[in-house]
Amino acid sequence: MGSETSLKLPIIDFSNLGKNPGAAEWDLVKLQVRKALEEYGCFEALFDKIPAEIRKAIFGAVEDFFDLPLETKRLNASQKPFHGYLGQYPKVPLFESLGIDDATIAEEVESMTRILWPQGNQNFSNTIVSFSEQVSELDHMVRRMIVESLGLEKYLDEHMNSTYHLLRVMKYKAPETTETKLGLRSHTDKNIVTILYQNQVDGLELQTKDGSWIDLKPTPDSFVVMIGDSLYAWANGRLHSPHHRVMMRGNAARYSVGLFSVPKAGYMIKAPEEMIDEEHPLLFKPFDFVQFLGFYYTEAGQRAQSALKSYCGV
Ligand SMILES: O=C(O)CCC(=O)C(=O)O
Ligand SMILES: [Fe+2]
Repeated sequence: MGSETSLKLPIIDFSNLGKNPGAAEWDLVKLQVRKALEEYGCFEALFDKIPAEIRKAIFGAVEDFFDLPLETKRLNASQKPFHGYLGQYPKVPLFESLGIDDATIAEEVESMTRILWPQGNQNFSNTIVSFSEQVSELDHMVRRMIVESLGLEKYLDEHMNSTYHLLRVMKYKAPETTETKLGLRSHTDKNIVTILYQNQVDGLELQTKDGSWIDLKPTPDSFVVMIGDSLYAWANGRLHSPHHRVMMRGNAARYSVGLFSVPKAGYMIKAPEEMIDEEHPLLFKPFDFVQFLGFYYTEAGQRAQSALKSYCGV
């Protein structure tokens, strides 16, 4: 369905923004964020707070990991779906990834690093933690703007405290043919907010509400910000949770890094009463993210057009 178009995502500049909610500049950016998330569920963010050394170092660290032998990478396999090491699946052979839970917490990242490098790899863990900390600031700013623009300020602390940060690093092998090959199949993210950063090999595509696909071409200074189903449910459908996929071409491997704000296990996601009215009847019953993810990875969950709707749609 749909065809490639030359549509472009909105680009929103966070560079000159102090952490100062209420300033005129803040309110302007907030309006742009709201509009982009209603229309596309996604935008490109310019954010120069992250030093160039860290932006460069992150791909060095990512390559160090993927260059490890497969048996070593597999030491980090996890029971939790979409955490730990995964990849080399028959259906998407180009893709592999490592999920790092609590990526902003140095002790957590260091203990995971020791599984991979028993002698330690301070460069890897420091880079992961610094990058995650800096990008989590952007995550917090965006979420604060969303909360304010929905008029849900009284839930701000609860909203922020109900999540943790997962960093996932991804590698997509080059297809090395003239054909375009699937890197990652079309899906919506299940979490709250996702922030993606890539090396300069494109491939991420975003589906618009009318079914067209936009090729994303972020620069070394920009991050792709998109919302997931949990935020879509919390806003009771006011923001769009977009389908996206990765299509690979050419001879260069693509590396990307995603910071995901993820609801904590046991926290019930529930649209606040302010989000529900005659025009916006409740879309989803309250749900626990981890239980929902469990359903998503069942056969029925994988088959569903919207796993969230099948799981807890009203
Ligand atoms: O590699 C990318 O840019 C996208 C990855 C993605 O969609 C995901 O991990 O959910
Ligand atoms: Fe995704």
